[in-house]
Amino acid sequence: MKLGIVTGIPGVGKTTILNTIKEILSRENSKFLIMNYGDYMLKTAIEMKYVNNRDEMRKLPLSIQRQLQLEAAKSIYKDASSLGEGLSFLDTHAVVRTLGGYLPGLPKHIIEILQPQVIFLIESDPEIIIKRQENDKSRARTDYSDPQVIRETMDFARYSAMASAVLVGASVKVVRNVEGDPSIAAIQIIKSMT
Ligand SMILES: Nc1ncnc2c1ncn2[C@@H]1O[C@H](COP(=O)(O)OP(=O)(O)O)[C@@H](O)[C@H]1O
Repeated sequence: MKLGIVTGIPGVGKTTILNTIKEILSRENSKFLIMNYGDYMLKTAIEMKYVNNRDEMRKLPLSIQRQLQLEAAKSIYKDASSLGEGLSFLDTHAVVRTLGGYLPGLPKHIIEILQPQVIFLIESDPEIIIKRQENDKSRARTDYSDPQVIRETMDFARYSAMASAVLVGASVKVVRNVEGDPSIAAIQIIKSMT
């Protein structure tokens, strides 16, 4: 099993880069799987009849959200394992900025289930991230509209990713999403996994 965890601040271009990875690997006829942590949590939440949609999930008691997070990790590992030698990518966050402080996205009991090879941190200059957010009105990302806040969150994402990596012997790779060409980051990510 080869699993890469792809993380980055909202608006940095994670979805765009993962879509580019999908295009490249499909063209090469390679076996791959791209998973989104939130989708797995939502699937379990609906199956267990806790919620009907994504927005209800954030309002669930924290104990239930933790249970969903754990169930999702088990399913993700299972799906990645069943792919054999193919590449698996998991779209999630190294850190989540909350009112109570920075929350690690990959705590010990979760990263130990996932067993990734690499944790990727997608980064761009804060000013560029803000510009991308402004150009993309389809999403609400106003939590991250101040360059200072973005810079601090990116620093904590690095600390958090390395702390998680230490627990399972994964590597941490910073990948720049270059303005105008997301395929540079996509190719770098694929190369780091093979
Ligand atoms: N390398 C890039 N150059 C220019 N624009 C980009 C680049 N990567 C992403 N974008 C644009 O930035 C916006 C946010 O990208 P998205 O992939 O949705 O971010 P995320 O999934 O990290 O929140 C989108 O409008 C996207 O088209």
